[in-house]
Amino acid sequence: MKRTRIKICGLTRESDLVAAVEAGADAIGLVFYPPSPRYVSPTRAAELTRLIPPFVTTVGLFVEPKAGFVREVLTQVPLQMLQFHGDESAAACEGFGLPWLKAARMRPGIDLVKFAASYPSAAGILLDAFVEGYGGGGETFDWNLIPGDLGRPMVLSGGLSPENVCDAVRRVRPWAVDVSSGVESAKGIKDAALIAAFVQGVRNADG
Ligand SMILES: O=C(O)c1ccccc1N[C@@H]1O[C@H](COP(=O)(O)O)[C@@H](O)[C@H]1O
Repeated sequence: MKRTRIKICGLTRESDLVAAVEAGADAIGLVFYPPSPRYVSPTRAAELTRLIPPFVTTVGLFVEPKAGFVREVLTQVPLQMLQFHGDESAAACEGFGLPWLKAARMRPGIDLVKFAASYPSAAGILLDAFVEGYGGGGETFDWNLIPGDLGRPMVLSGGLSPENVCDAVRRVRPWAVDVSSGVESAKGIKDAALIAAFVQGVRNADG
């Protein structure tokens, strides 16, 4: 039985972090994109990461950052993985000494195999709906756009929620799922019961 990995993204409060870890999240996402309502400063992120236990991966999300900003964050926050969610080139994502995920903004016509091939050193490809503001929009995309095999671990995101995640995992069989809006009561404010229900939905699909 495969265990689909779960990332809960956009945490801003200690209580939400504890809820995600207790529910069984494999990874926690911290958003370093200032326009996002889920943005956390490096200082705040460093405080939050003190609550993350061993074997739970801390992922830093960036959108077309200046390299200097990523480096500044890394001096303060013990990130273990980076997630690039804009239109960054592969070269812009490399060189920070950490594995990274590249987000593909899914819309009709995208050649995902070609997209993945243009990021050969990405540890995985994350699929999200094409939304204004780059991500965290709570919108799903047409899962039929996903080809059978990307030759890389694939992370499914975009509008996942406790209601649809079981169906999504059964249909797409991703390596991992990533959620933000679907486990929130307001932007940047997570709901412990929704997080627990989301994790349960994934486990139900895993069988
Ligand atoms: O969470 C954000 O605010 C965010 C901002 C900019 C880029 C990406 C962002 N979040 C990521 O978006 C996807 C989908 O989120 P949702 O579940 O549909 O709300 C997810 O990978 C988040 O990590």
